[in-house]
Order: sequence, then structure tokens, then C-alpha cells
Amino acid sequence: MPPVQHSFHVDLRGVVDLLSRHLYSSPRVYVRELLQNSVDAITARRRADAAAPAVVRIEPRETTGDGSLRIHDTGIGLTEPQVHELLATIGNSAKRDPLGFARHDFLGQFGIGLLSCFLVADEIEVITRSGDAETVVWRGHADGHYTVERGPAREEPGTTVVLRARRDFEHWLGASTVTELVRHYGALLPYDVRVGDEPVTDGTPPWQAEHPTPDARRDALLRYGERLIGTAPFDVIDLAVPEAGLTGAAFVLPHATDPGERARHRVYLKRMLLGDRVDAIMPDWAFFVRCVLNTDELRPTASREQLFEDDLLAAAREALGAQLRAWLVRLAATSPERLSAFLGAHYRGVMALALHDTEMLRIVDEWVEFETSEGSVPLGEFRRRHRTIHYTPSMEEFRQLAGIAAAQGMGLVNGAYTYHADILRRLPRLDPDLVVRRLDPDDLATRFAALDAAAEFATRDFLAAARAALASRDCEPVLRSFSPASLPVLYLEGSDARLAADMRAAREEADGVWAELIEADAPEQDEQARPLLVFNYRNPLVARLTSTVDTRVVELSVEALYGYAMLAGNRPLRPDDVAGVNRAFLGLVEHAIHPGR
Ligand SMILES: Nc1ncnc2c1ncn2[C@@H]1O[C@H](COP(=O)(O)OP(=O)(O)OP(=O)(O)O)[C@@H](O)[C@H]1O
Repeated sequence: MPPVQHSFHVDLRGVVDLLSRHLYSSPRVYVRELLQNSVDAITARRRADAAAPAVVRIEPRETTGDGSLRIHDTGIGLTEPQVHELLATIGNSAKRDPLGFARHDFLGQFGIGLLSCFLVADEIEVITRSGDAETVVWRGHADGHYTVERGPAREEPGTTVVLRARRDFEHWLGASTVTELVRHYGALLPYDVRVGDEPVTDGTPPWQAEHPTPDARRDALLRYGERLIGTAPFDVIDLAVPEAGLTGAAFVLPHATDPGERARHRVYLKRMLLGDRVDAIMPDWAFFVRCVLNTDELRPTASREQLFEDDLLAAAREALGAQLRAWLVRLAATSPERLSAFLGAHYRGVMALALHDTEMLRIVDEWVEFETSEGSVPLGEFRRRHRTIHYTPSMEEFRQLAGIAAAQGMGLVNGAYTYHADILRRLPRLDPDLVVRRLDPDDLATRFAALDAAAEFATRDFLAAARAALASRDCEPVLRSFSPASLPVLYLEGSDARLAADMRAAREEADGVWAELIEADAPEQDEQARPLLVFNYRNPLVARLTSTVDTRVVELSVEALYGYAMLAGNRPLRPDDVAGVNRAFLGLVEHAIHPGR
């Protein structure tokens, strides 16, 4: 027996439920779908007759008086065969070409929009006339059946759609809701749209309106922006991406926003509102603007609330990102104080995003000043001078070492501020040959010049005396020559030494099994791992001290300089350090009063 062909049956209620629950975010979209069909029908008629009237008039239930909502358009209308083919076939649309591609002029394309009316109505009636053809009345019911009949002749070609409310959905057809929704979706539509007799379309998008001067245009746009974001914008940036048929304006927010929050850009598609929270149109890092734009070429998703992700959208997003960056660059070049006001407002966001986004990192690199051993400078400038950048994780370390690093020609950045160290570590992404390292004070010591052989020979007694004086202190005295000469001595604790010191402190506090465990873990102690007390041979006082024969004076001075170096480095003084400093101080005073004792 040959196979018997059957057609699918569609449970329309089930389909409407599916749409309302999973596709459309609210019944309010029915207004958009009706408006869109009317606008497309007018566009289609005007293609053949450019002078055809272009009016959409909506009568809410208060106006019709019979509880229904009516929407009249002067569009192309439908013939009876078209009614069967288009209105009564779910998924069929007159707005696709024979290959199934959306036709450029039209808003609709999917052939499901009219179904959204079943979200609020049990019955949809379409009274339509195409050209001189007879007027046809189609009635569709939510249970899936429809009727078609001839109707009393319409005076003009066009279509009227009549909705009768579902129980409990009456308010969706009421004047205040309908006016608000028509204005919401349709304010920028290019045709005359009215609710009752009240026009709701503003005509031209605000960024395309004519103004006598550029300043007047800017003021008008800023006022529009203020209504949009609820406060005066910091600035307005014109947007244009011709290949996406896109124009619009970006309003720079005057206050900080949470960069993690989803963006809220208002996007119109062929001048019909797509949504107020379209995020895919701008790059993630554009958290500091709120945009309003219209695009003729980008495609919507089937829910018509977001843009469809394709190559054109990606290219548009990139072009818009470039326009925002160009604004930042212009701002920096023409008005640095405004740039710093901008960075002041959006600092945290800019920095946080620079950790993930290379473009933002580029902006930070170029414009945000960091505290360095050569004053406050942007990193871009700093890395042109230094191909290795060191940073300190703490403020104290930076304060102590910045001057010394600068004197050795070393580039040092204070990494203590939030995000600064992380940003520094990401810099090689922009500049692969750049070396960024946390400063290990040992690195500094290796840059200090050793003494020549003669000086080394002449100072060996001093070093021996210093070593003896520091026997109970955990550090190794060394003599080097370095800038600035005004600095007599420097206490340097490398990372190995710091680890060893921590271990020792833990060992002193622990006992029994723990002490043994810590002991077993302790690194081999070598001389390198001990902190260094570096005496600066270039300092006149130290130079004189190395040739002093009075060992008592050398001993007291070394102890005093040790205390000085600890204090200058913000190191904690232990009780016997304090005792040593007191002893040295009093001893030196005594020596000053009674030399020779
Ligand atoms: N007011 C109208 N005037 C003329 N034709 C209409 C009107 N409303 C609907 N139609 C016809 O009915 C078809 C189906 O409309 P429907 O709104 O379901 O889908 P669509 O507009 O084609 O696509 P989408 O689902 O993207 O909105 C349309 O393609 C159009 O041909």
C-alpha cells in the first residue's frame, strides 16, 4: 500500500502559549506587531505609488465603544487568495523573497507576528482591501479556526484589524496603555501614527533633526539625553555605521556605573523600537555610555527584543567601539581636564575593565597616570623610557625605594593602589617585549657599584667592626657606592630574606613538633638570603667612618645607622633593636661631650 500523505495539525492555543511564555516578554508586544504590519503595508503600497497616503490610526476600546481595539492603515491591503495564503498560514510572510530572505524594506519577516494578538484577544478580525479588489473580512479564532467572507466595501485600499479582548485582558486595549505603548514602540516611525486623533510620532530621530547651529543641535541632543538617563549627560557622541544603516547618539554618563551591570542601549530597527535594553550593539567595555540608535540593516531575533548575532552586528559593534575610543582620544587631546573629570567619574570601571579588555587597557596605558619613581606619568610614556618596569606591592616600600631606584635609572611604579599592580602585569599584552617585575630589593643591591680593590682593602677593618657590632642583628653589612650620596645606609631585605625571617619568627614562637616541622621546611640559610645593611661609600659621613680607627665610635655609629635604616625603611624594631639604638644614641652623645672616653 503506497504511503498516505497527511498534513501536520497545529494546536494554535499551544503555539500561542509557547510564544507568550518563551518568545515574547509581555503581552504588550501585540501593539508592536500590529504597528509593524501597518507600517510594512504602507511601505509596500508606497513602493508602487509614492503619493499614497501613509496614516495609521488606532482606536482604543474607549473610542470604539464596543470593547474592541481597531487599527486602521492606508497600506497595500490583501486580496482574498492572499488572505488564505498569508493570514491563515502560520510562518508564511509576504516579506521574504522567493529564497526565504527577509526583504530589506520591511520590518516583519517571520510570519508569526499576528499570532501575538492572541496574547490579548480571543478573536482577530482583519478587514482588508487591495487596490480595486473586493473588501475581504477574515476572522481568526484562538482555537485555530477561521472564516473568510466578503465585507461591505472599504472606501480606500488598506486594512483594519479589530481585536476583541480575552477575559481579564481588557486593560491591554484601553486608551492609556495603548497610547503609552504606541508612543514607546512607534515614536520614531516615519509615517503619521495616531491614537484617536492624537499624533504620537515625532518624525525625525533627534540626532537627525535640523538645527540652526551645531551648538543648538548639541543642546537639543543633551536635553534629549537628560530625559533618557534622568540627569544631564557628561557629553554626547554622534554614532554612524553606514554599512549597518546605523545612526545615533551615545550619551556619556556623568556618574559611575557598575561595569558588571548589563548595558541599557535603546535600539530602533527601521525606526521601530526594538528595545531599551539591547546590550549586544556596543562592546562590553562601553559601560560609561547609554546609546540611542536606529539601524536599517541589522536583523532582530524572532522575539524582536534583541539583535541577531551575525558578522554585520560584530562589525557594527567594532565600529561603534572605535567611535567611542576616538571620542576619548579627542577629549584627551583637546581638553585634558575634561578627560580627568571623565576618568574621575568612571575610574573604577575603566580600571576593572582594563583587566579583561585590551582596548580599555590601551586607554589606561595612554591616559591614566600612575605613581612612578619619576613622578605621575601614564604607563605608555613610562614604558617608552624603561623596558623593564619594577613595581612595589606596598606603599612603604615605594616611598623608601622610589628615590633610590630613580637614582639608579631604574623604573619603579607604586603598585599599592587597587588594580595598579594587576594592570602593570597585563601591560606585556600591549607590549610583548616589556618586562614587568615585582621589585625584589636584591635587584637594587646588584646595581650598586662595588668598591675598587684599594678601597675594599682600606675598609676591611670597618666591615669587620660593623659585622661584630651587628652580630646579634640579623643582617649582613656591605659597602657599596650608590646614588643618592645623601643616603648613608639602606636596609634591604630581598624576598628570600623575607621568607627566611618569617620562618625564623615562626620558629621562635612555635615549640615541639611544630618547631621541628618548620625547621624541616626552612630553606638552607646562605649569606645571600640575609637582609643587607648597605653602607653608601659615596656618603661623606660613611666614607669618614670607614677610616675611623676608634672602634668604639665605629661600633656605636654602625648601631645607630642600623636603627636609622630600619626606621627609614618602616621596619618594625624589636625590643633589642630599640635597646641598641638607645645605647648607640647615648654612647655617641657621651662621646661628643667627652671625646676619648
Ligand atoms: N495590516 C496589514 N496589511 C496588509 N497585510 C498584512 C497586514 N497585517 C498582516 N498582513 C500580512 O500577513 C502576513 C503575516 O503577518 P505576520 O504579522 O504574522 O508576519 P510578518 O509581519 O510577515 O512577520 P513577523 O512575524 O516578523 O511580524 C504578512 O506578511 C502580511 O503579508
